[in-house]
Amino acid sequence: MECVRSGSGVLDPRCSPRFLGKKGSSPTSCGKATSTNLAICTKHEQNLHGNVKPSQLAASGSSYSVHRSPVLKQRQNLSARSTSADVYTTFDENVRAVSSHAAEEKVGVLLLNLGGPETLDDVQPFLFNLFADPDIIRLPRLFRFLQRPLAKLISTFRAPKSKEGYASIGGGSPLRKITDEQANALKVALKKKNLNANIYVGMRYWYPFTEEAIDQIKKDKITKLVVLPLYPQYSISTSGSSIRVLQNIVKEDSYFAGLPISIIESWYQRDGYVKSMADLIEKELSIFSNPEEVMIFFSAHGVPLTYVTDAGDPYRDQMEDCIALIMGELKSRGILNSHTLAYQSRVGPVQWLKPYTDEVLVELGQQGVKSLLAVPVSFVSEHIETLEEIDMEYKELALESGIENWGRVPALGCTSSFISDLADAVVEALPSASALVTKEVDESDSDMDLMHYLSKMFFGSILAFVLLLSPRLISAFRNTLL
Ligand SMILES: C=CC1=C(C)c2cc3[nH]c(cc4nc(cc5[nH]c(cc1n2)c(C)c5CCC(=O)O)C(CCC(=O)O)=C4C)c(C)c3C=C
Ligand SMILES: [Fe+2]
Repeated sequence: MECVRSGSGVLDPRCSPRFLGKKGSSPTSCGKATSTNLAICTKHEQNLHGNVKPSQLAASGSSYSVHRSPVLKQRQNLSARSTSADVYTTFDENVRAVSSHAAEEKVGVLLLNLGGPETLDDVQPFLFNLFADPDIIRLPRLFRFLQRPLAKLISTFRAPKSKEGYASIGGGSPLRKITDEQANALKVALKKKNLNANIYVGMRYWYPFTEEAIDQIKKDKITKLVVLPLYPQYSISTSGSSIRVLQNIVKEDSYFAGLPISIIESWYQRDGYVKSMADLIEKELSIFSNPEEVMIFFSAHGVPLTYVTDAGDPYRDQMEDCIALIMGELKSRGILNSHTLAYQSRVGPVQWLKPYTDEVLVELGQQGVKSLLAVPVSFVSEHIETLEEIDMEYKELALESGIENWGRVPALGCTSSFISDLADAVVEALPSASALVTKEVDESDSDMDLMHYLSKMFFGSILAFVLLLSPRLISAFRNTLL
């Protein structure tokens, strides 16, 4: 029997750690992932007030880029896990890479995703983890010490609103379940393509955390790893953040430093993805009584504008490119509907990518658009922002604004053409797997850079000043002397 074990989605009860008589990572277990730098603990201790103390999940390491500081990730998790399976990432112990690869090769595929609260009690600690990420709230280096207190503050203030949202979709995020299903489907699709691989799920802000998946990859002695973020387009705030976690670990751990890794940073441009999206759109359009009159309304998750304008996030460009590809595919099928792109889910007072979904919906209603098909395009699973924000809030707003016929394209989920294309992407990425080369620039190096820069500025200005004035000084000197 081959088992695919995962956090919440054990396919066959016989595969559960308990049934197998294996010791899982219990809620009080603490596995050391590396000798020095990564410790994964899932320990929950009751404090005097009956609350559960935050779990300690600390990963330290120097940053690979001058613009990033080392992050001591201390995740807040106030909810106790009840089963040992909960802390497992999706993996398969007994699979060995075969096909064209060397017999002893063990291929791993690490799926990176955001993660979501599974219960309402998880919401605040999940939000804390999210806002404590320096790729989500980007503070200047000097103010980084405020990251965690700020995360605590924002998560506490936002939790009631978020909880309402999660309550309205059944009390938690479906993300873990869907990601596990995608992992299982990918495993099957890879097998069909003659590649046996262990599939791991690593979430950025909730179980199973990326660090846990990485711990398991090491235990399984994987010899080649393909990293596949489940975001079609790259953003600093999503794939970038997860890859940073990975990179921080890689350069501190000799096993990972030597492990051939291939990272698929974005894949929205792949034919399989574009065609699968077009299939879904075509199918939903056909449900309308007058399909050709329907406006295709792409709604992408936003990011703060400065990510694109100041930090060079390619997200907006990739999103626009992605929409053009999907529309091109539809055109080639004779589907010539009008379309628009807007950005949803903004948080906080700063400017986000525009136009905003809610504002565009109102404008379209005012302009007399009567039929609209919403297409969530930045994510491949159903989640709170499709199930609550689009299906409830935006639908209501659209209908109030004069739009009469509303439809929504489902997320790709386990659509077979899509999963098969992801499997192709993995197979294609394997040959380019190589040890990740990271530039060793740690905090002290960066501080040195800053000191270096300041001293250069200081002495440079003095020198410039002296040089600028020197002819005059000399002549003034001369004049006084003469
Ligand atoms: C490509 C997708 C996403 C981008 C880009 C992104 C950026 C981003 N998100 C926040 C803040 C929040 N995101 C939240 C949930 C959430 N975000 C994404 C995807 C992207 N985020 C998903 C799929 C989810 C849902 C997960 C789920 O549980 O179903 C939340 C929590 C929900 C809420 O309170 O609204 C917040 C907060 C920021 C600040 C940001 C860019 C900087
Ligand atoms: Fe988000």
